[in-house]
Amino acid sequence: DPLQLDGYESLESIGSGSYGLIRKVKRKEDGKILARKEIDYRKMSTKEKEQLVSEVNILKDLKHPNIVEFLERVIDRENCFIYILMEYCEGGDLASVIRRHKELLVHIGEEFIWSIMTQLVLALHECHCGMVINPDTKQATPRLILHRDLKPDNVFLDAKKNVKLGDFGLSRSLTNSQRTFAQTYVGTPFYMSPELISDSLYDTKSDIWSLGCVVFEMCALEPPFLADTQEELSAKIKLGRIPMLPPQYSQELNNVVRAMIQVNPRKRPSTGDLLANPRIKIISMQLE
Ligand SMILES: CNC(=O)c1c(C)[nH]c(/C=C2\C(=O)Nc3ccc(Cl)cc32)c1C
Repeated sequence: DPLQLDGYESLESIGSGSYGLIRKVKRKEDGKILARKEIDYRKMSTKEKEQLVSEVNILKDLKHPNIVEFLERVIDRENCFIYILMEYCEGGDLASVIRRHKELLVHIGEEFIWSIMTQLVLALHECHCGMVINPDTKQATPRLILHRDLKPDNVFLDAKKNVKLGDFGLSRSLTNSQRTFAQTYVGTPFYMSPELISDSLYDTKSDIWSLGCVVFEMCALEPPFLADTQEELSAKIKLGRIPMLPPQYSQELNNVVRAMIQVNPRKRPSTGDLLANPRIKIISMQLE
């Protein structure tokens, strides 16, 4: 009901997510700054509304330091708006960080890249391998959430440069029947995995492919696969050939990017495999 909205002072718009506008707001009672996703669902189909409900439910259950925190949702039935209140990420989105470095012709430091990769692996590990414990029965069930739209625009930084995976607009938590694979035909062209393009099935390894593309782009300041047409892009992605990273990056970083951007999903490391990588382990301990 709109009353709950009165508790917040609207500030400037800070971006647009998969469904609508994102606005900076200030909570009146304590002055806390938050981000509010404002979605006009008037024109949404039933399927889109169901997907929106599933996104909110996924986000509500996901509590992790590297996933944007969901605080509450307010439905304004009168004006067909849904407001999702989430933590404010002062550092903005990773796409802007990459764009700024590219404009200034300055590369992103290797340590920062390992730190961002580590935090994204931890966030994906929670999605892929995390468990939901039923508070009553103490029953643990695997989340098996696929993000399905991992890209620099959906990665955010807070004031302490902690990475927050956001915008689960296209995620799908897998029910038992879909346990192994999820049928899906969505995704951002640049980061689409080969299996997605050949209309086959999406699974956790497709998120790993996208993560590889994000890490590649942080190093090269452009995506690994670029083309003028979707057909050309699809052909390049199915080949999976990527250039070496710029010379200032280590062989280890080249190796981990190449491992994630393998055409064969089975050859790509899982989040568990990646967390076993010594370079990732050390930095993740600093995070604790
Ligand atoms: C130019 N925009 C920004 O710098 C910016 C800032 C300061 N924050 C954001 C975005 C979010 C933000 O601050 N909190 C969020 C929670 C969920 C999602 Cl999907 C996005 C955000 C953005 C895009």
